[in-house]
Amino acid sequence: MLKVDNVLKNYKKGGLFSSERQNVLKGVSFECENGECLGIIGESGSGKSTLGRLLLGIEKPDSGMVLFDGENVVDRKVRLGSISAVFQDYKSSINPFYTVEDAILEPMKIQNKSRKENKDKVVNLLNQVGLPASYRNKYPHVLSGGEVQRVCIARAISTEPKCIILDEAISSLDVSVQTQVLELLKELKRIYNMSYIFITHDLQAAAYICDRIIIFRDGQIEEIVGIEQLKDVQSVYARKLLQSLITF
Ligand SMILES: Nc1ncnc2c1ncn2[C@@H]1O[C@H](COP(=O)(O)OP(=O)(O)OP(=O)(O)O)[C@@H](O)[C@H]1O
Repeated sequence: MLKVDNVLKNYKKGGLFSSERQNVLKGVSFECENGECLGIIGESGSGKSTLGRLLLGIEKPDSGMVLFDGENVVDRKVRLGSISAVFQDYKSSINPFYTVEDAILEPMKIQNKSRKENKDKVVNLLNQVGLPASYRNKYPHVLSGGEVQRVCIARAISTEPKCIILDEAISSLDVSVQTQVLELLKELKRIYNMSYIFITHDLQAAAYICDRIIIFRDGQIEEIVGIEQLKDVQSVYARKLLQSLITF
């Protein structure tokens, strides 16, 4: 279980010699159960990606804690192999000099398995994300956006993590490909019983895949709502935000 406990984060604002700080996260607390998909929706600049980086442990909160199964994710040992990520910018997520196989193998190196075992697993993973085994020798620049994102997903699940942070993971894809990738994510979640933190601007996608949604506003949680109660959100801001995101 992922537990976020009163997390605060600020960044320096302005130029090199400025002492002004911007409070980006202002006391965020929530829990994500094992196997749950928790969406985070909020306006641009509200701090969603910053929160995502803190959940991944690649940045530290100024105060508060992110705990994974009771242990602080700031400790590399806690997060390695257990929490992974898929980002929007799939093109720069993969080293252009790596083949698909190298990219997927990279996070698996921390596990004490033989190279043969890992290579066999790459074929299985490609199969699971709907790509042929022959793709393992290809370089990312010859793949379509949807295919690269599938490789990123294969890499993210390669260590069989308990939790994946998906930060606008489908936003750069064509709408038809988005649907396929959402289906894939749903299926993989079922197979591996992982939890997802699904950061997005896409309300339809969130409604499709998430169990609960956090409405995020200016570095704080405005409301947490179960997907069945989405149309009954309490706060005026949450209602307006959701209305603005409905695109059909
Ligand atoms: N490393 C950083 N240094 C300084 N300021 C930062 C840094 N990272 C984020 N910020 C600032 O924090 C605020 C929140 O940014 P963040 O990217 O977390 O928002 P977001 O909700 O994910 O936005 P978007 O939906 O547009 O991606 C922004 O004002 C941004 O400029």
